[in-house]
Amino acid sequence: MTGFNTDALVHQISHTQNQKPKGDPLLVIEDVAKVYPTPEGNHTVLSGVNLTVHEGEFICLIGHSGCGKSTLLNMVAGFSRPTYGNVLLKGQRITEPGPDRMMVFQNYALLPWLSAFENIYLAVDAVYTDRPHSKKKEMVSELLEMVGLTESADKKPSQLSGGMKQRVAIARALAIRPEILILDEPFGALDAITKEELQEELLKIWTEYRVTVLMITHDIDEALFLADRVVMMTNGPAAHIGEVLDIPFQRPRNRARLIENPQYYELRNYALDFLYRRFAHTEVD
Ligand SMILES: Nc1ncnc2c1ncn2[C@@H]1O[C@H](COP(=O)(O)OP(=O)(O)OP(=O)(O)O)[C@@H](O)[C@H]1O
Repeated sequence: MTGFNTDALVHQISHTQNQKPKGDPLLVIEDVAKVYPTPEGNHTVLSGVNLTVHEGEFICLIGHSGCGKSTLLNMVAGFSRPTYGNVLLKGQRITEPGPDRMMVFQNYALLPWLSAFENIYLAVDAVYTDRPHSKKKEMVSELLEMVGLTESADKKPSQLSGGMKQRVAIARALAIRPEILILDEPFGALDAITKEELQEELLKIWTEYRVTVLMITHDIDEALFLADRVVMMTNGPAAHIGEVLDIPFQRPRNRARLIENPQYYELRNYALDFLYRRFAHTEVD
């Protein structure tokens, strides 16, 4: 993008960064680097990544394909460990996956031979081992209702649309009552209308559950609609956090009102400028 004047917005961003954070620090990513050994030598994907996430925050992570967004969130999930630095949850180093962090992927990852109800029941059953069967069934029914799938409880994933499958995946992740919900481009495969519906439902769920959300997206409008802060990553190799945008819009957010707000376009242009001019992707994928 050319000719975009960022001065006014930079002032506004530094101003909004002075706003008080929402809750206590929950997750601290401290000078993290991730290096993969490859046949050609060491490949440094991430280097010097620092971020503190507060309880109840909604964080969206954007950056070009291959910069290391999933690598970073996989370390928060505990699927892999940093080569250098620390990822701390309430001051404790994350070394493995745990029920306090649940991940939802773009491709749903549901068990195809189980119904929507059974997919969620499996998660509830694994965590609430001491609860009676009737109580666990009640919990599953409540989750299905929360994601608007009561009528489809007995359907198998093959009988569900993409949006419905993602609703089941989100309900299953929340069944475990995680402190952090990690979403890796959850709506990337959905059509625009379904995507907007699910974004709104996700915000309702986030408000109701007060769960902390870390979400990867390639969609700047999605990030601006959902997030408290948008974390923008530089390109790899050795990618790091380039800038963090504080999103000042009041909640509950109304999409129609948001897009009438000139500040929305300032932030949108700022993020586009970051991605497509300052950190334009030059690699051919
Ligand atoms: N196990 C691994 N061994 C070697 N390199 C890896 C491994 N896993 C990921 N990478 C490399 O790390 C880099 C970052 O990958 P990652 O999937 O984290 O990026 P991303 O930003 O999430 O991309 P996308 O938006 O396309 O999902 C890529 O160059 C990828 O090839």
